[in-house]
Amino acid sequence: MIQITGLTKVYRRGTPPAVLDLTFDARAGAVTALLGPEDAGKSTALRLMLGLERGQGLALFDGRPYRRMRRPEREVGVLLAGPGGTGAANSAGVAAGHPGLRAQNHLRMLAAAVGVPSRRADELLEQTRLAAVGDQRLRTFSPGMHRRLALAAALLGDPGTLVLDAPTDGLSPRNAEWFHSFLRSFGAAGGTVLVTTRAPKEAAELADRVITLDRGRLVADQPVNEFRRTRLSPEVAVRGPQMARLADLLVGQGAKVRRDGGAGIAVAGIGRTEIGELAYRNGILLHELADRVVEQPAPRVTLPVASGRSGRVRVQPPPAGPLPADSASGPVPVEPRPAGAVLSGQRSAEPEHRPSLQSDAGPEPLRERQPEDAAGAESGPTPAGPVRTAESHGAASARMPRPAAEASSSPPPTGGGVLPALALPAAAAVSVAPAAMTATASSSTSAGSATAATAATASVRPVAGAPRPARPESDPFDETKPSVAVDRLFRDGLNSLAWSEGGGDGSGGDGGPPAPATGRREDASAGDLLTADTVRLGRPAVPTEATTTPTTPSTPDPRSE
Ligand SMILES: Nc1ncnc2c1ncn2[C@@H]1O[C@H](COP(=O)(O)OP(=O)(O)OP(=O)(O)O)[C@@H](O)[C@H]1O
Repeated sequence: MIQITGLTKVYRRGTPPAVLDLTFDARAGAVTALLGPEDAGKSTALRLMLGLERGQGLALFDGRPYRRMRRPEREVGVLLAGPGGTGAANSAGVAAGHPGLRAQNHLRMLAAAVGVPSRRADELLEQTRLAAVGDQRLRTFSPGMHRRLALAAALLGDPGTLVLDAPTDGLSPRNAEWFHSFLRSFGAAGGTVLVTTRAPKEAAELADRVITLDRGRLVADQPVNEFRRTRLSPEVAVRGPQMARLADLLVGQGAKVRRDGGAGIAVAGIGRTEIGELAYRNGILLHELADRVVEQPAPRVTLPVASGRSGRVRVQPPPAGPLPADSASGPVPVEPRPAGAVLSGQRSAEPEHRPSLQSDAGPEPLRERQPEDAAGAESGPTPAGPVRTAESHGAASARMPRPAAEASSSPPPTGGGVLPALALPAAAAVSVAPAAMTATASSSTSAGSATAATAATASVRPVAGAPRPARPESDPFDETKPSVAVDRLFRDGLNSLAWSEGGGDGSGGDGGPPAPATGRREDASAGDLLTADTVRLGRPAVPTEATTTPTTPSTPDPRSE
């Protein structure tokens, strides 16, 4: 099990925090996805967890920090993105290997470094479907083969936990599905898997639990079913020469219809079969009729918007909905979620004890929280948190008892929606007045580093009805949100048609859409890359939703990519 509490990282004073107050668990027997767009802070979070970055917070692997482990490679297998995103590095940070080395020799060499017999390397070549190319030099390897070799290296010490940064990034669908199958099998056998991804669909297919990040903050912590319901909407793509007429009929049947390209419509709220039958009964010709899944935008965090001369940063109060009694010390609102996306359960307002990771000044793995670090925390407890289930909240708060001294110094929550500048990282105060910025900077100096200012008491909570600020153009999630001027659909022939806009509200239907047919467990298209003996963990299988039985491969082609 991995327990993450209050991870915070500010790379440079005056820049936004790469990770802010990140708290979640990755449980044994399950796959946990850390999801977020580019620059959300996923890789930074992993590096903090592994002690490759200095920052604040605590990361425990089965109860111990990574850097306290005597033989970490026996406990945690790591696959980080390599230069260019193609290589991947092993737990020692070594890139996939010298191009002139043969794969088998490369893996045997790493096995010796880890202190396991070379037969373990051979075994892993088999398991990752690389045995047939074990005598080939690494320079001949495809990205998919490199990635599988990196996974084999991470598994050498037979770890019970896997931490993987975008392992399927850039791989072919076939290789990606192989990875998914392997990781699900690893989890089903009792292992802990934490994997990052930018793709909501991949998270839905791969994970049992999805942690969503936005600009370094956790904005949702959901079981996968809930994630699917709130972030993925099923719809049917229909194409043909008479779409206006069909759309009219569909709207009459209560479906949501929107235009989709030149001669197509996207339909929500009614199934593919029903659409086909309706078209047939009315003599409407169809060229295409296909199920698909549309990604809904993730919830977004909004930074503080104003400040006073006092040096205290006032955060925007939520425009609607009562705050929990324990959240009055300054929630940073997030944008409204799509309908049905706000989940039950609030993060504990109890200020958690957050020992720092390595201090900026030295390599020691841990130091207990210093008084100056607590400056922000003393101003008030962490407010109500982002979208979380009660389950995750309980786990996070239960494991971090507060030291008596800190507990007594933290005042009980009071109203006001005010965060002291000290409680915010310098970067989070981007929109505050100069006086507040000065206060923040000087406080940071007194704490010895920029990160000291990131006591990270700022947190987020979903706020229904809050206005949605403009998004950066690079946000890939924006592209997934369908947008259409409904009154201009098929303008020339359809002026009287009552179109309804679909896909944008996240509901996909009044009662909430059924889980999208992602083919997650059933799809064994990568079976040819996966042997039944792929995972030999020696751990008892843990019943989990992620449990899957790898299919016996057909003739594998290790050079498939
Ligand atoms: N070494 C660094 N120095 C300064 N800033 C950094 C450094 N590494 C990351 N950052 C910044 O931290 C933020 C988070 O980056 P990070 O790589 O963790 O995001 P990510 O979610 O992993 O993105 P991606 O999906 O593109 O890998 C970004 O704004 C990035 O520019």
